Amino acid sequence: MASAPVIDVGPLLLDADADAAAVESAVAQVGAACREWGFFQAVGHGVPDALLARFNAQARAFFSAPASVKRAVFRSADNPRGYFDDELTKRRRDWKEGFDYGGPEGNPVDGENRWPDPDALPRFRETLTQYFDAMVGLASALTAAVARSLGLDPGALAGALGRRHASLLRLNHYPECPNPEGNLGVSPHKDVGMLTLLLQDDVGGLQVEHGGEWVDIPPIEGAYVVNVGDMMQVFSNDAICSPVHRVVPPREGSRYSAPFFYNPAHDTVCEPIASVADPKATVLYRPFTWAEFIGKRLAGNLEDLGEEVQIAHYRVQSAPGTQASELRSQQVC
Ligand SMILES: O=C(O)CCC(=O)C(=O)O
Ligand SMILES: [Fe+2]
Repeated sequence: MASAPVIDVGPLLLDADADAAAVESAVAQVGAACREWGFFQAVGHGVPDALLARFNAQARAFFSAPASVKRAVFRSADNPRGYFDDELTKRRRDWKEGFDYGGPEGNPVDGENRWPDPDALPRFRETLTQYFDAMVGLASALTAAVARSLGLDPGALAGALGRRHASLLRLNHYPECPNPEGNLGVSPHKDVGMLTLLLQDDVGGLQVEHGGEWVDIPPIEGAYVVNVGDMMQVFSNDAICSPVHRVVPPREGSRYSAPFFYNPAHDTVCEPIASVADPKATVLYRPFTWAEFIGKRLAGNLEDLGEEVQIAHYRVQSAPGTQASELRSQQVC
């Protein structure tokens, strides 16, 4: 069965010394993968092996730490960063535990970093902070490539995100699950941000909905799984769709993964970039701020508040002078 493409993103890196043809080819591959799958696997990404090894070791050390160390950084409604084992995805409890952190500046919407006791995990904070910075660099390079594939300036999408982007990094641990048919590590969902860069181990379980079927995103050593999120769909006016994906938990042993969610700044106004929309096409979303959207979404992660906010709620139902049939014909997602 076909699977999401594997792309050498080396020519796209900010410090790459690649010739124009190699850059064009990588941009074209990224664009095609985003349109056809919403997913690809990035090799040649330049994240140093030593940093990856240190990061993976710290993630495992955290989850194997005594429960008291993890509980001391348990997330709360007023500060959603930290440890959790009670995540709801689409109103269903996930078979996993996790730890969320973001950039150094906290904020009232998605909280402040909580770091575990340094006596228990002395290198945790430093290593995770370095890793976060590496992800920001890679995500911005890949976002520039997506922008170019849409015919935009390389900085157009990153510029739309704002300088104080509210990105988030999550450590996931999926424990062995005796009954994977009856449970999901993460229920079917779409990521909400711009781009997700996921590091997964060699166990597998991530699947994308493609052509009406669940297709595995198989582990590839040294590769990042990259997928687009809802904000890419909004900014691109449905030129790129946010893919549905899920995680089947492991039947034997544990699985570890770490998604980096590249998100807009809180005051970013999320709306289609005018020049992406064909001048004759209808702009398909009305503007909203990231703070408004993510604030509502985070509330639903902790308790079941009913139907979650979706970008569909911001879809233009009928623009002045637009026939409903015309609007429908322009929506592809
Ligand atoms: O662990 C994975 O493979 C993916 C997790 C995921 O989709 C998410 O956290 O949004
Ligand atoms: Fe996801």
